[in-house]
Amino acid sequence: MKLKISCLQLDIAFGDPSANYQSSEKLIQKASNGKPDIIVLPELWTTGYDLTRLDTIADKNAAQTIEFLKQAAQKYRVHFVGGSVANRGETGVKNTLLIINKDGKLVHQYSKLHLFKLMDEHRYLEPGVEKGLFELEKRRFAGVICYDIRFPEWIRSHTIQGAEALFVVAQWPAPRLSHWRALLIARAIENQCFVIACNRSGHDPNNQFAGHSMIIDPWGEVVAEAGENEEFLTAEIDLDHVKEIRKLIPIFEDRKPEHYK
Ligand SMILES: NC(=O)CCC(=O)C(=O)O
Repeated sequence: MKLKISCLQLDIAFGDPSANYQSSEKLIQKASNGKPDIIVLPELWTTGYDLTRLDTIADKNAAQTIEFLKQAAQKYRVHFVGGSVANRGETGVKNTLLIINKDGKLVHQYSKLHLFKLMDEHRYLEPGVEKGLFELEKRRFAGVICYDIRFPEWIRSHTIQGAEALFVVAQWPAPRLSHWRALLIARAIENQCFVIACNRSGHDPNNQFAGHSMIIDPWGEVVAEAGENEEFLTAEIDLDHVKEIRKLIPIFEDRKPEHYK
């Protein structure tokens, strides 16, 4: 099954959700001209890392962002791996990835499990509890958020359960660009899955971000890679390639989990 995917490598306005809804709407419209099947947005794309102001700018139950994505999904007939938002719930704020299908239905929400202390997430956010597995077009995928890619066992727990492509939404800073590229390629090779990684561009008061959104095939080859600036990155993937690679080198059959404790 072939899927055309567009990653929107947004430059995010710091702490300004309405500016971000407006600019992303424009880029979504542009990307939609190429008729992608799935559009991917970056991490915390409505607020950026303006964590000290989450009291006023976090999205209550992610409702406004869900509504925004539902309308865009129906208008452009496209599925959304809708990036993550600062999602205010009963007990605090989570960093939540939203999956909306092209009929405008919320298919899944995943809240970032591993909070990144270097960017103060543990002081302002609470971790999620659910997994990142979801289905679109009757195929199984996984979605994770930025720092999560440093935890190969977390990613593996999704591919063991059938994920054929891993979506990564991120705000990954430029000084660790080499880690970003190496970790994403490694996750693709070791899990024999596609990796579709959407980073942001630009900077905030504390960080310059790397850009370099990437689409990687299950052999670890980079199919498409963005530069540093705002753009959308589009590539077609063939999900059936996953089965071929897993047959050629059958790591899922050869695992010895009883020895991994
Ligand atoms: N937003 C994040 O989780 C950043 C993770 C990161 O920069 C890393 O090096 O890991």
